[in-house]
Amino acid sequence: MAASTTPHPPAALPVVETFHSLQGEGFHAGRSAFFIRLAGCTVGCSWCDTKHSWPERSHPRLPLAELSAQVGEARRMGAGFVVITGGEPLHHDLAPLCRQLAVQGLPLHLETSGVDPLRGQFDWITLSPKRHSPPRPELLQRCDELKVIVHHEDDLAFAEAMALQAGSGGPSPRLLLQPGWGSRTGERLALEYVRRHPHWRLSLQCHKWLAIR
Ligand SMILES: C[S@@+](CC[C@H](N)C(=O)[O-])C[C@H]1O[C@@H](n2cnc3c(N)ncnc32)[C@H](O)[C@@H]1O
Ligand SMILES: Nc1nc2[nH]cc(C(=O)O)c2c(=O)[nH]1
Ligand code: SF4
Ligand SMILES: [Mg+2]
Repeated sequence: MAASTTPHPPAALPVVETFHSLQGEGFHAGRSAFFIRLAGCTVGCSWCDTKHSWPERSHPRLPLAELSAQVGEARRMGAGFVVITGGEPLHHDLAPLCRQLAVQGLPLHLETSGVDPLRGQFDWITLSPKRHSPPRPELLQRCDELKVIVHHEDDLAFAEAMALQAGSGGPSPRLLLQPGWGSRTGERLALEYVRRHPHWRLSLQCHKWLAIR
């Protein structure tokens, strides 16, 4: 008897949105980038600006080949790199996505809270650790950029603790403080801290100031 020929379903991931804009935050702010926002997050930050991305099942699953084609088109339109964000992208195994996107030849950047194991090959990792759900040591070791969100004085102590762990046993990441959007206290604390501690840099979400995606 012939072996079963049931085809595998195409590899796919749940996607909230894709768009070509400027990287709005962090070390690469101001550069042309193509964004893939994956659905699903269980980290539950009270101040999250992307809560609509949390329920994975509310968003369609897109084949990886379709995402790769979109990246190819974005490259032709001038995107300099791809940002995989979410939701929490590392809730998913990103290795197949990274393999599929690699053929397009754009650097792959990741935005993550670091609560899951790292699966996938990235050129730049932005780790935004959360006080209530700290990151895995492997992400602290591997990240290129540590971007801590500031609402409260305690976030500054947390930022220094994370920087200390991130810097141990390898190259130190770039250190950024990003005020919580709309938090006057966060703005004041981050600004004043950076002014007094020159190894930290301020990250403003400039896409929000410009009211673009
Ligand atoms: C929406 S998250 C998605 C990626 C991943 N879940 C994470 O938290 O890093 C993208 C970035 O936005 C930051 N962020 C989310 N809500 C914010 C807010 N209200 N103000 C400032 N930054 C915020 C996160 O800390 C993270 O650096
Ligand atoms: N322009 C723009 N830059 C970004 N950098 C990180 C973003 C994110 O939501 O992860 C983001 C975003 O949503 N828009
Ligand atoms: S980890 Fe990221 S996506 Fe998830 S709730 Fe926190 S900021 Fe939002
Ligand atoms: Mg955002």
